Parts: sequence; C-alpha cells; structure tokens
Amino acid sequence: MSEPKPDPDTLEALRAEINSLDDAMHDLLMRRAEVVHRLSASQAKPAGTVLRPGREAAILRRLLARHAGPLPRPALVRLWRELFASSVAQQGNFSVALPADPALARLAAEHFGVTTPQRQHPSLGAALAALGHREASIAVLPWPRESDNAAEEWWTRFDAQHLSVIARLPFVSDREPPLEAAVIGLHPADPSGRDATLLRVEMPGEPSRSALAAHCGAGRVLIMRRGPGFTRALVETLETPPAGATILGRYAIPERGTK
Ligand SMILES: O=C(O)C(=O)C[C@]1(C(=O)O)C=C[C@@H](O)C=C1
Repeated sequence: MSEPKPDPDTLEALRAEINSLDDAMHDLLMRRAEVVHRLSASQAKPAGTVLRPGREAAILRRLLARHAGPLPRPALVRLWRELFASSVAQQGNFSVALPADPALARLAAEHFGVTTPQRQHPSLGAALAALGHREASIAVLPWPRESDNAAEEWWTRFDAQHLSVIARLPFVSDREPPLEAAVIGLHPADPSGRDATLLRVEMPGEPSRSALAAHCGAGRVLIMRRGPGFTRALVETLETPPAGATILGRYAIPERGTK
C-alpha cells in the first residue's frame, strides 16, 4: 500500500499561500505607486486636472473583459476605484463638492474613494459654485430626471463655457442603479474609447420626442421641457452633436448588466 499524499489544503498551508500572495500584491501596489509618482514628476501628463476619468474607464473595461474566477466583479471594481483614488491623491489635493444627500455621498465615495474629502452643500447651486470658486476639484450632482423640479434642474442653467460633465456614475453596475450621478469638472474628460455626449438642445415650437432625437443624430432624449414657443431637451448621443446644440460634456458610457 502506498503512503497517503499530504493534503495541500490544510488551514496552515492555505494561509501560507495567502500570505505569499499578499506580499506579491503589496509589492506590485508599491511599484504601481512608484510609477504614478514618476508619471506625476515627469510632466509627461498634459497640464490640467490630475483626474483622467477616460483612462480610468478604459482600465476598468480592460480588467473586466479579462476577469474570471470567483472574485466578484463588484469587488474588482471597488479595489481599483480605491487604487485610482489613492493615485489621484498622490498627485495633488483632490476634493468633492456635492449637495447634502447621504445616498449621493455614498455613490461619490464608492467612485472617488472613501478617504477622499467631501464637502456637502445646502443646494446643487452651492455645490456648483464651490467648484466654480475652485474650492473643490469636482462636483457630484444627481443625474437629471424627468421628475425633477425647477430647483433641481441644473442642466438648464449649466455654464457649459466653464464646466463640463465628465462622468456618469456608477460607472459599473450589475443591475439598474437606484441612483445615478453626474460628475462635473473644470476641464473636459479625456476620451475612454466608448463615450457619450450630453447636449442641451432648443427647438422652436413643440417638436415630438422622436423629432428631437432625430435632430441629434439618433440621440436619446433624457428630458424634454416645453417653454413659451420653444422646447428644451437634455439629450445623450453617440453621434456628432448638431449645430447650435450646447455640449454639456462627454464621458465614458457606463458598463451596465452582468457579463
Ligand atoms: O494615467 C494617469 O494619468 C494617472 O494619473 C494614473 C491613474 C491610475 O492610477 O491608473 C490615476 C489617476 C487618473 O485618473 C488615471 C489613471
């Protein structure tokens, strides 16, 4: 009779394997931070904001596409979101302005990291003003909804000359998200490879939703408001915006649904 093989899956052996994987991952994280430090010191990055939402989206899409095994996708996303937050913090002061709303604050923390400073303001307008006064690096506002009241309707009075919508949150969600947010920055976002443009469009009279959509190159009409003699709409499109439309921003198309 042959000797029974020693069990490689003893608690001790498995914990030793976890320890050595932790060391390997820790080494890689320290190396990654060194590269971010070199990137920041080299001035290879064009001037402007440290945050590159398009680059972050492209990294996450690439990792999600190669992801396999029992690690849940949301866990992968959480780990990398904290990693991005730490490398943004490494490159300079970064903070978030937002209206006081616990659910929005949580969505912002999930995206920009739990240790990134947040300042809550009494209104949407106050959060946007704080960004305009450079008291924050970005503002996070609720994504516009058809049911919004006039005070909540930031997109109708958005200063597209100085501000830009740079992300739609959550970027990754395996189910229909209960809450979405718009991230506003002082500079346009870098391209991610799959981006949407957010437009404010005004047309005379009372065009139908489909006429508005067709006017914007098969855009998706998110909100439509009738005014005296005109119709104003918020449209998301993948096409070149029509002449006369106001471009509110451009951002990575969020990843929705399980793969
Ligand atoms: O690629 C950059 O520009 C970086 O600063 C690095 C990095 C990253 O950690 O991968 C960090 C922050 C940016 O928002 C995007 C990417």
